[in-house]
Amino acid sequence: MTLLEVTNVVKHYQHGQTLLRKKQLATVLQDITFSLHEGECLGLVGQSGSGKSTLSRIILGLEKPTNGTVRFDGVDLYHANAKEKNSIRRDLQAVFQNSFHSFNPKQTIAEIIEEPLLNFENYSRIERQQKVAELLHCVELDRAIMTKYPSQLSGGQQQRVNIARAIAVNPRLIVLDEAISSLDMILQKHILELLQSLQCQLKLSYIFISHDLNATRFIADRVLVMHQGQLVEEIKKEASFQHPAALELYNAILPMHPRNRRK
Ligand SMILES: Nc1ncnc2c1ncn2[C@@H]1O[C@H](COP(=O)(O)OP(=O)(O)OP(=O)(O)O)[C@@H](O)[C@H]1O
Repeated sequence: MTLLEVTNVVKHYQHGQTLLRKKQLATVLQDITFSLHEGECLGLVGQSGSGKSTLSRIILGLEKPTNGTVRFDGVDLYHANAKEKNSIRRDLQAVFQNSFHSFNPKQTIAEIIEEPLLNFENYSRIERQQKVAELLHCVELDRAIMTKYPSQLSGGQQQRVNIARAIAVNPRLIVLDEAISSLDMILQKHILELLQSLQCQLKLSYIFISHDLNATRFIADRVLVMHQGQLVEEIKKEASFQHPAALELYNAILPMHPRNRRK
């Protein structure tokens, strides 16, 4: 079943208007069309500035496209009524790169994770505490961190808290925008494995946005390549890339052994 349908999305930004010069239009996304099936992990890769984050904001309903439509479960995101918007807000969650900045530093970890529960569920205080403990267990964190503040956690722990908050209300789709980019290689692998196992357990769909081709191919069923605001290639898990922009990303991966890097 198709969960997300992005059709002919275009995004222009205006810039450079001065007293003497008319405003200029910069086209950041050109005619983007793709769909995502329920339960699928779709990778979106591209060099810096190719338009990945702009597309992610449009998919999340945070920024209106200049043209085109985004449908979530058949509902047009930008023409939804209040009831539909509320349901989409619950079903569509996001995890961004810098977890620390997405937290209120004055809230404890328990308060951060229970926020969506307060917004969308009718739980008692005890039920919320139980659910927070359950969510921490899901993301392999000790319940003792409930009373801590974000600044007292490592980057990897913060990103697990972010994931716990994102899955709290049983969403259907999580947009992971550079969600592992700020972590070291070992933590990246742990978080990717955690995301894979949560995807299976909770029947989640993901859009995994990254400039890291290796990590994206590890987790995604299908990878879309963006270049200068356009989708230039789509490949299945084991297939090889053809487009020069994709090959450039591929060739930028450093070989594991330093001797091979010199070749
Ligand atoms: N609000 C804005 N106003 C004007 N231009 C913008 C705005 N947001 C993004 N852009 C431009 O759109 C282009 C794409 O930016 P975007 O952040 O979507 O790329 P990206 O692929 O996510 O890059 P990165 O991997 O570096 O985050 C860039 O040229 C950027 O300068």
